[in-house]
Amino acid sequence: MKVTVVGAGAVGASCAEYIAIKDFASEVVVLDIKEGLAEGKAMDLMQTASLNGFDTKITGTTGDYSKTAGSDIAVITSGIPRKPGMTREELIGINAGIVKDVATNLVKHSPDVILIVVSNPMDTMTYLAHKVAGLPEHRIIGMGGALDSARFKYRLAEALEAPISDVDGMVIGGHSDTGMLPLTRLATRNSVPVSEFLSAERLEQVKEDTKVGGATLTKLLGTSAWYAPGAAVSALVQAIACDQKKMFPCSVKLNGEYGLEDICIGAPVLIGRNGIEKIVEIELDEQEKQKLSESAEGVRKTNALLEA
Ligand SMILES: NC(=O)c1ccc[n+]([C@@H]2O[C@H](COP(=O)([O-])OP(=O)(O)OC[C@H]3O[C@@H](n4cnc5c(N)ncnc54)[C@H](O)[C@@H]3O)[C@@H](O)[C@H]2O)c1
Ligand SMILES: O=C(O)C[C@H](O)C(=O)O
Repeated sequence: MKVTVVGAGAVGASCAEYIAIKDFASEVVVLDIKEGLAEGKAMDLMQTASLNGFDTKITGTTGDYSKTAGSDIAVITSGIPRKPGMTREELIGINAGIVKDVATNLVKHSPDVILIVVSNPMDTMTYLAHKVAGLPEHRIIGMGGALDSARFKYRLAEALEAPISDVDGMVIGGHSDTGMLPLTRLATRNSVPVSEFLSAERLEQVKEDTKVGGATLTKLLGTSAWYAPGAAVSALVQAIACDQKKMFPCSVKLNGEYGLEDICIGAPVLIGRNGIEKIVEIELDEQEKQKLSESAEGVRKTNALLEA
C-alpha cells in the first residue's frame, strides 16, 4: 500500500506520522514545493521508526511527482492555513490554484489513486478535485466530518464528565464555522441519548463549541490545528487500506441523496478499499433538514467563487 501526502507542513507531517505509526502502509511519500522540507520531515520521521516500532518507509521529495507514481491513496494538504479571525472560505483565492495543480499531477502519475482532500475551504476544494481530476466519484473523499465528529465527542465527553470511549456522535454538513451540523439528537453515551443527561442549553453549548472547534484552536495556536486533523486523515487512510468499511461523515459528491445534488458536503459514508463504498442516508428531522439545506447554500456560495 503506497500513500502519498502532498504538503509537508503541519497537517501533512502529522498525517504521515500517524499513518506510519499505525504500520499498515508499506510506503509513504511526502511531497512539498518548499526545497528540502519534505525530505527533512521524512528523514526525521524515519528516525522515529525504531523508537515507535514501525516498518513503513517514509521518503520525501521536492516537487518530483514521478516519486508518487503508483500511489493507492493520495492526501492533499497543500495550501495555506487560516490565521486567527479568518474564515476557511477566505483561503479559496490561493488554495484553489494549488489544489487544481496538485490533483492534476497526482492523477497523471497514479491513475488508480483515491484522493483525500484536506486543504480548505475543504468542501469546495473537494468539488474542485471532482472537476479537474477526472476520477470516478467514489475515489474522491473530502476530510472534515471525521475531525468535526472527534471534536464533537470531545465536547460531549467534557459536558458529560465521561470518558470519550463512552460517547458516540456525528457531525454532518459543511466543514465551516456556521455550516456544521452536530447531530445532538442522535448522540449517545453507551446507547443512551445524551439528552437524558444534559439540558437543552448545555447541549446547545456543546453544539456551538463543536462548530467553532477549528477557529478556537486557530486563535490559541496562531495557525490552524494539525494533530486531530492528521489523526482524522490517518483513520480514513487506514479504513481504505484495511478495507474496513467503517462509517465516517465525509465530504462526498451527492446526486440526490439528502435532496442535494452537484455539491460536495459532509454526509455519512462507508469507507473501504474502493474509497466511498456507500453513501448512508439517515432520517433527519425537519429542523436538521433545514440546517443541512442552509449549510449547502453556504457551500454553493463558496463553490460559485471557483468561477470568478
Ligand atoms: N479539512 C480539514 O479538516 C483541515 C484540517 C486542518 C487543516 N486544513 C487545511 O490544510 C491546509 C494545510 O494546513 P497546514 O497547517 O498543514 O499548513 P502549512 O502551511 O503548515 O503546510 C502547507 C504546506 O503546503 C505546501 N505547499 C503549498 N503549495 C504547494 C504545492 N503547490 N505543492 C506542494 N506543496 C505545497 C507548503 O510549502 C506547506 O509546507 C490548509 O489549507 C488548512 O486550512 C484542513
Ligand atoms: O480551522 C481550520 O481552518 C483548519 C481545519 O479546517 C480545522 O477544522 O481544524
